[in-house]
Amino acid sequence: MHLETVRTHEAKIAGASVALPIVQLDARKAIALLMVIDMGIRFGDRVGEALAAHFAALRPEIVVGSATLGIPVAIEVSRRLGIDHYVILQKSPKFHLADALVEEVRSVTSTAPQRLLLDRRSVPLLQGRRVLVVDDVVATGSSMAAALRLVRRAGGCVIGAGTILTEGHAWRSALGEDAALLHGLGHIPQFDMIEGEPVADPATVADAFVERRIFLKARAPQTRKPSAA
Ligand SMILES: O=P(O)(O)OC[C@H]1O[C@H](OP(=O)(O)OP(=O)(O)O)[C@H](O)[C@@H]1O
Repeated sequence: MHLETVRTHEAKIAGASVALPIVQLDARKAIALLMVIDMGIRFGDRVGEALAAHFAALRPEIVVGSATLGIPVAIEVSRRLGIDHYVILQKSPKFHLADALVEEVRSVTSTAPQRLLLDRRSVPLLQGRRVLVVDDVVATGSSMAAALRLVRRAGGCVIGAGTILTEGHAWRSALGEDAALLHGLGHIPQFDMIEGEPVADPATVADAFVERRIFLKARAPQTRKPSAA
């Protein structure tokens, strides 16, 4: 009998090790997959606690999460911050969302552009409020950037953005100055398929890529000019 072993990537999330299955996206790419809805109650407790603890000093008044997998994150973080209401940005166009505020998004897992929708009835919850935006993963940064645009269009003041995982570094340029608002509890690299095997792209392994490069450059020994003989 042939037993196929699932390849996994060991990620550190809020200080604990989590084995994530590596799933092939296409002939060239694979991802380490975090399905937050399959991780159980204690995992939700841990990430909710860690994100709330990180942002509490910034006194968020409302938490915003993006459907689908950002929903449990928004609920857990709101619970830990002691905030009763939260706002979910939706992806499925529903009858009652016909006049919603809309932003286009193309996330790492989607092949076609999607729409992120903010129900106009939630606008008063955001207007003039200190808003924390959360999601499960930030990869290309497209979803988080669209969420931030929606919150600001609704008159909210974004005080922070939290995620369980950052994936690669593309999100830094997608978010621009807002990248400084983002706090991730863990980081995963991007994977290339090489000869049928997923291989972590070395440029995306460290979670502090930019800072690390500057650090290494500063420490690099100066090249000496060849001395005249
Ligand atoms: O940084 P990005 O490239 O935008 O990727 C991150 C987004 O991708 C996933 O959502 P997805 O679109 O798969 O929808 P889902 O939550 O409904 O699974 C995830 O939940 C984030 O919202």
